[in-house]
Amino acid sequence: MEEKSGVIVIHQMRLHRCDGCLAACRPDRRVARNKHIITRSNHLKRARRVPYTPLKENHVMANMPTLPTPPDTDAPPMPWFGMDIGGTLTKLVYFEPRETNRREIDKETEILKNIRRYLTRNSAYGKTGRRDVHLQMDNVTIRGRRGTLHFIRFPTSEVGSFLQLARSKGMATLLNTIYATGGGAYKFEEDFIKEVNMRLSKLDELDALITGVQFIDSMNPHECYYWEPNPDSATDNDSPPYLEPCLSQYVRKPFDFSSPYPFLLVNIGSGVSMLVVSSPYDYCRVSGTSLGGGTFLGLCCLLTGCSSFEEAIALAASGDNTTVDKLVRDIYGGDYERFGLRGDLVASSFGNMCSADRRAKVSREDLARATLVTITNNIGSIARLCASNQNIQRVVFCGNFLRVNPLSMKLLSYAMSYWSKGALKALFLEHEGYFGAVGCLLHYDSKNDKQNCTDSAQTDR
Ligand SMILES: Nc1ncnc2c1ncn2[C@@H]1O[C@H](COP(=O)(O)OP(=O)(O)O)[C@@H](O)[C@H]1O
Ligand SMILES: CC(C)(COP(=O)(O)O)[C@@H](O)C(=O)NCCC(=O)O
Repeated sequence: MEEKSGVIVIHQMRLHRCDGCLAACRPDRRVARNKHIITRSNHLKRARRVPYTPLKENHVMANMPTLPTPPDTDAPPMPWFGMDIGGTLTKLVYFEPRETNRREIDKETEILKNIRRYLTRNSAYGKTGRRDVHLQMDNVTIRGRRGTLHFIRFPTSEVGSFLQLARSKGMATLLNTIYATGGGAYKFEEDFIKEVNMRLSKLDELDALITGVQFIDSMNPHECYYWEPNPDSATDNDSPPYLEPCLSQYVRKPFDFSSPYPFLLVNIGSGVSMLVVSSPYDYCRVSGTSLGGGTFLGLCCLLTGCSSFEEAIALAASGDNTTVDKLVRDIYGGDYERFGLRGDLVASSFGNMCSADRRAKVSREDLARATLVTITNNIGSIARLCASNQNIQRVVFCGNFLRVNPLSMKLLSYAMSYWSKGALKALFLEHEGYFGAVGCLLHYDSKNDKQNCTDSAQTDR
C-alpha cells in the first residue's frame, strides 16, 4: 500500500492492451495476440504499455451506416461466449451471428443448433438462470461478424447446475476453452475440467471490465446516462435527499460519453473496486471497499428475513431510514450550521437502533431502506474522495448492485453533486454488471477452438 497525492493506492494496476485482444482487431495484428495477457502470477505487476488504437476508432456504432467488414476467416467456430464468475452472480454473454456462412452451415451440428435455440428462445434457464432480454444488443460487430449479444446470469452458487446443463447439452463437444474472468474462474477451474472437460482461459477481471465498458459504449449510443431533478417539477428543498419527495423528482437522461477521459469507474459487485481510467489504454485501481452489494444483500437478509435481492430492493423502496438512522437534527436539534450540515442529513447510520424502544417499533422496510442508504452513501463518499483527489469530474458507476435499483442511483447522483457543490457528475451504464463477461467475449481467440487445439495436439505428437 502506498500513498500518492493523498490517495491510498492499494493495488496499482495498469491496463494492458495487446494489439490483438479486441474484437475488431485486424487480422495482421493477431500474431501478437496473447503476448501481454496478464496471468495470475503477474497481474499485480505493472504491465508494460503497448501501442494501441482506441476502441472508438476501431468499432462501428450500431446506428451508423457502415462499410462492409470482411469476415475474419480465421475466427474460431461458434458458439462464442464470455463468462464472468463473480462473488455472487455469474454472467454469460453469448454472441449469435446474424448470418451463417457456407462453411458454418456445412459444419453446423445438431448440438450447436440446439444450444442456439435453447439460449435464444428462452429467458429462464432452470430455477435461477435468467436472460436479460431488455439488454439484448442487435447489430453488434465482432471480428467482422454482425450479430446479437445475449446477456445471461445465474447465481454463482449454481455453477454446479450450470456445468450439468452444459454437459447435458453437449457443449464440450463444441468448445474446449471458455474465456472467463472473476474470482470463480480460478475457484471453479478444476470443476470445469472434471465436469465438462472444458478449460477456462482466465483474464483479469478489471482488464475485462474496462475492455467491456469501452466496447459496449462504442456499440450502444444510449449506454451512458445520468439522473437529474426534473427542472419542471416543483422543487421541494425541504425534503431530505433520501426520501421520496426529493428522489421522485429525478429523471433519467442520456449522457454523451464520446470524450470520457479521465473518469473514475466504480464497480459495485459483491465488493467494490474503484479505478481511475485515464485513457483507453491506461487505468489504475485506486481504492475499493468491502462494503458493497454483497454487504447490502447479506445485511438485509439478516435484518429483514428477505431471501432475494429483488425482495430487498422492494422492501427498501417502501421504507423510511429516518426511524433507523440518527440524523444531524436528532443530535443538534437542527442544522450544524458552522460546517454546513443540514439537520436532515444522516449523522450516524443505524444510530437509532441503540434504543430498545425504537428497535421494537422498526419495520422490515425501514431496515432495508437504512441498509441501502448506508451502503450507497458509503460508496458515494469514497468515490467522491477518490475523484476529487485525482481531479476527476466524471464518476461512472456499474455492477449489478445497481440492477433494478434506481434508488441507489438517485442517491449517488444527489450525493456526488451535493457534496462536490456541483463539480462531480454521477454516470451509469445500461449493461450494469455484464462488462467483464463482454471483455472476455472480445478476447475470443482462434487458438482455443476445438479444431485448432486438436490440430496442434496432433502436430505436437
Ligand atoms: N438476482 C440477484 N441475486 C443476487 N444479487 C443480486 C441480484 N441482482 C443484483 N444483485 C446485486 O448485485 C451484486 C453482485 O453484483 P455483480 O456485479 O454481479 O458482482 P459479482 O461479480 O461480485 O457477483 C450482489 O451482491 C447484489 O447486491
Ligand atoms: C475482490 C473483488 C475485486 C472481487 O470482485 P467482485 O466479485 O466483488 O465483483 C472486489 O470484491 C473488491 O474489490 N473488494 C474490495 C476489496 C477492498 O478494496 O477492500
